[in-house]
This record gives sequence, C-alpha cells and structure tokens, in this order.
Amino acid sequence: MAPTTCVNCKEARAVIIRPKNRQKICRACFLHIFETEVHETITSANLFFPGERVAIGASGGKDSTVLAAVLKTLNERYNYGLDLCLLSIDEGIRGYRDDSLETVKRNAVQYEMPLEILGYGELYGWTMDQVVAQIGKKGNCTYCGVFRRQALDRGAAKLGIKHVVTGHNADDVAETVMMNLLRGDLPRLSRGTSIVTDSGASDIKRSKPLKYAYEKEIVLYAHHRQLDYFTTECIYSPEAFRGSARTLIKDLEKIRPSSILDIVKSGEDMAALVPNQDSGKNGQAATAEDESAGGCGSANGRSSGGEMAAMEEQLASNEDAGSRETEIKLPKTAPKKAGKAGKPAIKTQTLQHCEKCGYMSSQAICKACMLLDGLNRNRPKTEINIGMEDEEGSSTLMRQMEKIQLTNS
Ligand SMILES: Nc1ncnc2c1ncn2[C@@H]1O[C@H](COP(=O)(O)OP(=O)(O)OP(=O)(O)O)[C@@H](O)[C@H]1O
Repeated sequence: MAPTTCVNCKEARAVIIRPKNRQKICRACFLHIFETEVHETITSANLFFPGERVAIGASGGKDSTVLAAVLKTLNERYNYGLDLCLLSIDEGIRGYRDDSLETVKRNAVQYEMPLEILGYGELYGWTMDQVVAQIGKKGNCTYCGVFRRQALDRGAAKLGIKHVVTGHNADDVAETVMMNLLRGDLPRLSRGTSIVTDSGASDIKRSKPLKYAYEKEIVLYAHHRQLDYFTTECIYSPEAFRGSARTLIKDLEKIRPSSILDIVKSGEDMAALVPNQDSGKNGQAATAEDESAGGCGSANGRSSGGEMAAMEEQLASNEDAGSRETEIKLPKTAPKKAGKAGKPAIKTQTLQHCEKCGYMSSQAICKACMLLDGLNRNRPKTEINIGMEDEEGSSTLMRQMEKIQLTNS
C-alpha cells in the first residue's frame, strides 16, 4: 500500500493519526500544529504579559514536562518575554515523588530554567508517607490535594512570582465538568472550566495553557520530541469518583473523538449561565480550595485502566517502525465502581483569610489547617511510626496500636 501523505504539508509521509480529529499528518506538522494550538489558547485568553515571571508547576510527569517544553519553544518563537522557572512540590512519597523530582532536575538543566522545590515536610511538618501511615491509604488524596494547592501558592510567593501555570489538559477539564454535573455542583463546574483562576485573598494567578490539549496528543508530543519525563503513577490509591468520570470520558472519546472538547465547551457554556457566586479578583473564578486547581495524578484517576501507560508502551514498540502510520487504539478496560458522592447544596461562599495560616478560605480555618489539626492531635503516636516499614501491614498494625492506646486512655 502506498504511504499516506501528510494532509497538512502534502509532502512528508503521514506518521500520526491525530487523536483530536483523525487527520493523518507528519511528525513535523503535528509538533507545529500542537504548539500553534497552545499559542492560540495563550493569546486568545491573554494569559501572559511581556516581562512576566511565570512558575511552571512541574511534577516531572508528561503534562507539566510538555508544558515546560512548549512554553520554552513559544516564548522563544513569539517573543513572549516570559521569565520562566520550574516549581516542584515534594509531597514526600518515597519511591514516587523522589524519583519524579530527579526528572524535574534534569528538565531544569535541559530547558535552562531555575528550579524551586518545596516539601510538605518543611511546610506542614508532615510528608504524605507519614500522613498515610497515620490515616491509611483511603482518603489520603484529599490531604495531598489540599496541601498541594497551598504549597504551589506558597512556593510562588517565596519566589516573588504571581502566576503559576499547571499542566491540566482537556481530559482533566472534561472529567471535572462531568464530575460536577453528576454531583449537581454548578458553581464548582464554573470554577473548573475557567482557564485562569485566582483567589480572592492571594494575588497568585493560576492558569492552564494546555486546557484544550488532548491527553493523547500530549503523550504523542512528548514521544515525538523525545522529552524526558516520568511515567510511574502515584503509589497511593486514586480517587474513585474521578476515576469513573475519567473512564466515561475515555469511552466517549473512543466513539466520538470530539467528545472531550465538546464536554469542555459545554462546561464553559453552562458555567456562563451560573451566577458567579464566589469569584476571586478580576472576576476570575476562585479556586484555592477547589479540587481542579491543585492537580494530582492519582486524584485524577491516572490509575483507572492505565490507558496512557498502554499508549506509551505502544508508541515505544512503534519505534522501529517509525515511518509507518501510528494509530492509537486503547485496550478495553472494565468500568470502575464509582465512589459514594454526596450532592452538595449550592451555596454562596464568603472568602476570607484563615485565622491560623492566612491562606484563603471559605471558613474561618482553612482546609489545610483543619486537616493538620486532626493529624497533629495524634502526632506523638505517629512519631512512634517513623522508621517503621512503609508497608500496609505495618500501618495497619500501628492503627490497631493507636486504637488500643485510645481505648486505654
Ligand atoms: N508535585 C507537584 N509539583 C508541582 N506541580 C504539580 C505537582 N503535582 C501536580 N502538579 C501540577 O498540576 C498539574 C496536574 O497534575 P496531575 O498530577 O493531575 O496531572 P498529570 O497528568 O499527572 O500531570 P503531570 O503529567 O504533569 O504529572 C501538573 O501538570 C502540574 O502542573
């Protein structure tokens, strides 16, 4: 069979079938189109101004690595005049984040960007390994998400930077839209679809330049540019509800590739109909305590079927057949059981500063401080746990010991 020619340049051989629209294109055109689409997202939302200092939330994963690479390219190509740096949060997860941070350190050299790393240990006195040893694996994503959102703000403040960009992509936004629809939480739907979010109390703006980029295209971009990124998933359990929303989105995408963007657009349209009940500065959606803002691979259900891992494997095995067309077909995955989701009432929130740490909160005490309070109350017992094996058996034993101590006291 004669090789297919790229529909864009009409010259080179097509080696990619774009997941977004099924167009057959060559490698060079794919990379350029992907970058141009991100550029259009940036310019149409007026995300940056010349001379702006911007911190890239860098986890070492594919999304933030692609974000850093693309921003560097666009900054040079279109003279954005941005001063870019990498900001990493070390959640303190041995065998996961320590390894991914090594990738970020290499990226800092590759992209010639300064890197700042801030740890939960130094910020909160608790690493996620310690949190999980105390509370178990169930529900740990809540702690991690709340802490990370604050940590990114605090890291930016430390650097004197007022804008943090994250690698949230179209799939992430579509998942958030679905979750909030299923929960009947329209105000949160509005916050989740916003490309720019800022808090009413901190002057740090958040944005998602990859908001319209498909996750599969991000993987393809990373692959074809041979970017150095970290693929292992978080060792702690994913959030079940988001995992189910993710499976739903991926199933819809298989039938109709445009579904992801359609869901994002529908989310935006619906958001425009919802009264802006808790906007931050400049009328932007306030998200400091919103789950869509902090970002977490496991909380985003990365483990729900390991589709991206399968795709990466397939791309690697296509390596030898570089000149052939690459069509990504994902393995069928069994649907995951949804977690229990309460239906929150729509209510107006009053934004204020946390009495303890000063961070933005809709309550007198922010979520992070409330979580820390609970953890710190049991601190002495947790300290006994330090140094013990990190296995499920050990933490179960510790919890049993704690129960016995509580019963005795
Ligand atoms: N530990 C971290 N330090 C800094 N930024 C982070 C960290 N974890 C997540 N983020 C930011 O939040 C975004 C969304 O994270 P999430 O883990 O949900 O997605 P992901 O697809 O796994 O991202 P990535 O591929 O970049 O790890 C990331 O792209 C990154 O910008």
